[in-house]
Formats: sequence, structure tokens, C-alpha cells
Amino acid sequence: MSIIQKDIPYEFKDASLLDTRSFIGGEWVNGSTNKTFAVLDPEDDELICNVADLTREDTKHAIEVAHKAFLTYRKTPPRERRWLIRKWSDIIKANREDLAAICTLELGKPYTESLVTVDYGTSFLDWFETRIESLGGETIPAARGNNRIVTIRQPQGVVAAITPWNSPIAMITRKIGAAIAAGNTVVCKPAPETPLCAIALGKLFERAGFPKGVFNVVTSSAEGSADIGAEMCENVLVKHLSFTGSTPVGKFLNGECAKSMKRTSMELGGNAPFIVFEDADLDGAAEGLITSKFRSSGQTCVCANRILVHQSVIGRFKGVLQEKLGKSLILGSVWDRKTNFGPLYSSKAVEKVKRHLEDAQSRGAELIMGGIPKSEEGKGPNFIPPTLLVQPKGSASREEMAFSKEETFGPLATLLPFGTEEEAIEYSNNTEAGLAAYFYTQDMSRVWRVAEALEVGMVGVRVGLVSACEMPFGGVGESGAGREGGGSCLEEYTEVKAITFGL
Ligand SMILES: NC(=O)c1ccc[n+]([C@@H]2O[C@H](COP(=O)([O-])OP(=O)(O)OC[C@H]3O[C@@H](n4cnc5c(N)ncnc54)[C@H](O)[C@@H]3O)[C@@H](O)[C@H]2O)c1
Ligand SMILES: O=CCCC(=O)O
Repeated sequence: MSIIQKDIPYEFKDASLLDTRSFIGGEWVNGSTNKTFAVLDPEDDELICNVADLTREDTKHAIEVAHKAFLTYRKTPPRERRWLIRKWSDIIKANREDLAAICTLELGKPYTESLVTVDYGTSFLDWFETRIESLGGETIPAARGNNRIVTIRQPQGVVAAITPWNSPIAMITRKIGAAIAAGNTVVCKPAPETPLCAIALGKLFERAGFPKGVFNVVTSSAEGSADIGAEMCENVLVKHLSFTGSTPVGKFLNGECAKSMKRTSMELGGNAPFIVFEDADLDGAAEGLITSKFRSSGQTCVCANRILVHQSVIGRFKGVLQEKLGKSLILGSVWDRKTNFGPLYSSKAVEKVKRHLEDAQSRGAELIMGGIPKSEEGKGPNFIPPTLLVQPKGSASREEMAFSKEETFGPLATLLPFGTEEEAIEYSNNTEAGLAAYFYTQDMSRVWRVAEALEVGMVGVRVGLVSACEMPFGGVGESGAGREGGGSCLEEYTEVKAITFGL
């Protein structure tokens, strides 16, 4: 019997991937209190199912189980770990469509886009697999002639992972895959809005043949998350907290972990500038902006948020963008294969976009297309169409606009005119965040100058998408610390041990 309490236009090939229980030590459990929390469909806010709401005690148990598993899993030879990661990836690929459907159901992401998300998620596992056997140390010439120094890399132990709703497959494979590939065990708390993808990944993990307790999923309600986070930060068996989510929560958890000097990886919020210089290819820049701004309906940490267009081309750029927006974004049911633009994940998200839109308009920005639909014309309670505004030259200071100070996390693009390169860089860097930045120019010396001047972890030059498993993903400033993916992806989850030999 399906756990889904509503009708959806999709038939699962393997309905056993859908479960409402947590996964601890290879067992599927309801938690000590048998309490549950509701998971809603963002397309209509209807109930999908009720999922096990675990407690701090349950989390403590999961950490102990993961620790016990670590004591043997850490000895698993690299080649064996490699085959296990490969098998997990292959099994996910074989269940690609069902997993995408689960993502569509709980995140409201259009089905075709969810397929891309599954592929993005498995790309990390495939990448980690290639790195496992070369995760070695170094030989260091010793100043004392009768000494020899070598380093080895060892896994850390239990890694606690906390993940967000906005990318419920890739944010799990990106951190958990790396931790497990490096020989650690994991307890993961997925976001309360999207626990079903994490549960399904647990089911597929189980089938890959890993020892019990290597990957554990602890589901919890929004109200219970702080308690689970407290256990993860305070339990001495946890050696590393890997968090992806908002900056305020990340700062808090980082502070808690500092009390026991736990290692942390913090992938936090962004506020990406997107600059179109006067010599840019406007077609390419408009396409890049659509990708960067409207991917996942604007709900990614690397989405363009502050869009600067040189004052001499802003009129032409607006026209090109408007035309391309009308052609490339297809709104409709998230189950329709043609749809590539869906609702926001919740009414909370709608409220924020509305606040940013009203704020921009109150400061003089002109609405060109989109806007908040009236309830009778909307495609569901959480739907906002691609919305474009232009700030006329000379009106209120752009630094005061709400989106200049915090990420909108929605499909709202306000074009801001600028005059000089220095002005564009100054505005771009005028934020506590520092995750991604994008710019379009044809001038090679400007490419280097601007790329070096932007205070961020990732720069896109003439591209609207930088995310890729082989690129080190992460930010500076309040966007976090540490990198996921890229060349040092597994090193993040190891400790270096130096061994000095006397001859
Ligand atoms: N830098 C990146 O790689 C990256 C990737 C995706 C999302 N993000 C950021 O994530 C944010 C959106 O995600 P969100 O709204 O789910 O963020 P959030 O911080 O509200 O929640 C993230 C996770 O933390 C949990 N959580 C919340 N309070 C907690 C606490 N006190 N203790 C323990 N866990 C707690 C939530 O339940 C969820 O699982 C955006 O700011 C976005 O930019 C960053
Ligand atoms: O939202 C943040 C992650 C999205 C990505 O990896 O591109």
C-alpha cells in the first residue's frame, strides 16, 4: 500500500522507495515516541504523508550506531569502498525516474528538472569514486638527517550532516557521498520539508551492500530540528558537522561545534551579483541570467540576486531578456514533461518574494513582467511567475533595496543600471555573503581583473551555471567555510597524521 495520501499523475515502478520511517543501523524505525510530522505538496499544499519525528535520544542512538559501524568500516580497503560507492550510484541511476518523482512530489520541482537533479546527485558519487584510491599522504624531507617524515590521511569518524530542502538529492550525495567515500560513517538529518528523497536514498544505499550503520537517516519536524542539532553538536562521538542551509543557522551551529573543536563544513546562503558590462554579448548574457536567476524557480544558493547592467545597454538588454524569458520558461503542472518552471516550496518563500518585490517597487523599480498573481488566477498557492523589474537611473539607492541585503530565493529579477567597473565591483562586494558571482564581458583583461576582485568562492565568466561535481563548491565570508566536490572533496573528511621515523 502506498504511503502517499493524495493522487498524483505518476506510477512508481518501485513503490517501496517511498517510506515514512527513519533508517538507523540498517533498520527502518518509527522513533521512540511514534510521533510524526506532515509533509506537504508545494504545488497545492495538500498532505503527502506523515513522516517519523525522531527525538534527541533517537539521534544519540543513531550516532552510537554510526560510531560502532565506523570501527570496522574505517578498515574497509579503498578499492572496496570504491565498488560500494559505484554500486550505490548505479542503483540510484537504475531508479532515476522514481527518485525524480519523489523530488517533484515533495519539492514541487518540475519532473524534467528533477531528472536533471538526480543526474547531478549521482555525478558526485561518480566523481568521489575516482578519487578514493588516490587519497594518500606525502613524503617530507626531514631537516634532521636521521629522520624521515610521511603523512597519512585517515577518516575522522562519525560525520553528522544537516541538509536543506532546496536540493534534496544532490546536497545529500555531495556531502554524505564524500564522507563515506573517505571511510567515515554518517548520521543525516534532512530538511523537514523534503525527507522522502533522503529516505529513498537510504533505501538505495541499503541495496548497494554497505555494512549496516554506515549511513543513517534521522527524520524530524521543523520544531524538533534544534534538539537534533544540539545532540549532533554536543555528542563527542561526532567528529565533523557538515551543514548546508541558511547563514543564521550555520553560524549558530558552527559556534556550538567550536565548544568542542569539532570540524565543520558550512555551505551557507549567497547573494550573487550578476554583471552585464557594456561590451557583453547580450544574447549570451540574457541566457546566462535566465539559467542563473530562474533555475529551480530562483531557489538555489547560487542564483543571481543583484543584477547590474551597464547603463548604456540596459534598455536593449531588458528587451532581449524579456523575449527570451517568454520563450524559454514553460509554466504548468510540475508533472508535465514540458514544464521547466514550478512553484516555490512554501508560503514562507512566497511571502519573502512578495516583500522584496514590494520593497523594490516602493523604491522606484518598474514592473516589466510577472508579479504576484491574484489567488483566482494563480497556478497554486505557492506559484509566482518569472518576475522582471527595472530600476530607472537615478532613483533610490540600490544598496537600500531588500534584495541587496538578503537573498530573495525566488524568481524575482531587478535590473540595476551602473556606470563604471569600479562601481559594479564595489556594489558586488558590499555584502557579508560571498558564494557565487557572474559577469559578462568580451574584454580579456577585464575578465581577470574582475574575477580577481570579486570576493566570492565561485565566479562564472560568461556562464550562468558554475555547479559541477569537479568544481570546488563553496563560499567566503558568511557564505561558509570548506568546499564540496572538486579536487579536495575527500580530504575535507580526513585528518592528516604525520609520522616521523628515526633511522
Ligand atoms: N552554500 C550551499 O552550498 C547551499 C546549498 C543549498 C542551500 N543553501 C542555503 O540554504 C538556505 C535554504 O535552506 P533552508 O531554508 O532549508 O535553510 P535552514 O537553515 O532553515 O535549514 C537547513 C537545515 O537546517 C535545519 N535546521 C534549522 N535550524 C536548525 C537548528 N537549530 N539545529 C539543527 N538543524 C537546524 C533544517 O531543519 C534543515 O534541515 C538558503 O540560505 C541557501 O542559500 C546553501
Ligand atoms: O542551492 C544550492 C546548491 C545548488 C547547486 O549545487 O548548484
